[in-house]
Amino acid sequence: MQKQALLIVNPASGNLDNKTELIEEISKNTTDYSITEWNTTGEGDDQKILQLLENGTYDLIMVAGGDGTIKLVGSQMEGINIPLLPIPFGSANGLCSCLGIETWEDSIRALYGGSIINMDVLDVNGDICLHVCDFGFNAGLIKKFEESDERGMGSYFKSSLAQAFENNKYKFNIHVNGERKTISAKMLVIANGDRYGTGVKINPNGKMDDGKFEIVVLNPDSLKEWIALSIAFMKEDLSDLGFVQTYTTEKITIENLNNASCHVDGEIKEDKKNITIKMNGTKIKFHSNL
Ligand SMILES: Nc1ncnc2c1ncn2[C@@H]1O[C@H](COP(=O)(O)OP(=O)(O)OP(=O)(O)O)[C@@H](O)[C@H]1O
Repeated sequence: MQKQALLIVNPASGNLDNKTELIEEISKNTTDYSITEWNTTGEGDDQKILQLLENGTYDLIMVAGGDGTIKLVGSQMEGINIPLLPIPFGSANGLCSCLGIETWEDSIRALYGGSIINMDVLDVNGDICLHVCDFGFNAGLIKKFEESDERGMGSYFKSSLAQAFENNKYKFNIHVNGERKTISAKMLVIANGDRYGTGVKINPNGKMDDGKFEIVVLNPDSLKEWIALSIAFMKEDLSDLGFVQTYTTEKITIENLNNASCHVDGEIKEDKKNITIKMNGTKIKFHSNL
């Protein structure tokens, strides 16, 4: 009997202008599945997806979109033991990158030749986080980019220059692994995955299914330290840098003393003054090429 797949597509994600053709290609390459396609609308999609999942009997959930769409579907899959196949159709595809999926062809490879991982789900003050959340430099950059009217890589570059010149340092009280500390950092990263969508490996030893996550505290000060950081990113090894500390844990509480910008999986969150991040106790099955 033919297997059943639900294909959830975000028609608004990313800037691919040949999505229809790509979806046809994906269907041609998954003929052992009967595919039901459903497009997100941008409004009330969480409830609609929950209904689709409850009313159908699927062997596979395919999600074609960016990190936001994959997270939206993931958030409705608690207790649902069906594997999710992400297809990178977004402008930010960090979660897919962490799974070794850069193109739709990689998704097909993950489905037929890859493995299934039980991905950890993090709880950030009641929201779920699958990939990464951070405070400071990178979140400030995302905020600037969102606030500017322009789009595209040129605007992203402009936002990053503006953010680099600000060079702000933020103070945090953290409570992790039984220790309480006050730290200063340009950026504090909570990472389940090992890299950003740009490919930068912020957490080289991170594993998405180990029941733990990392906190990476980055505080480069001088130009020399920023250069050393860039080189360490290229070498995918941050271990020798005195201005980078990494903690592995299942729970952290953070007091964001200077109100540093914060994003969770690419979505800016306001008013994140006191934050508790912990494993939420559930897992989501993901096809991957790891
Ligand atoms: N049909 C739709 N029309 C407009 N927006 C939509 C639609 N469906 C979903 N969205 C919006 O798409 C966003 C999620 O996009 P996603 O992160 O998957 O892709 P993206 O290209 O990486 O997006 P972005 O660059 O905005 O982060 C959500 O804000 C959601 O509300």
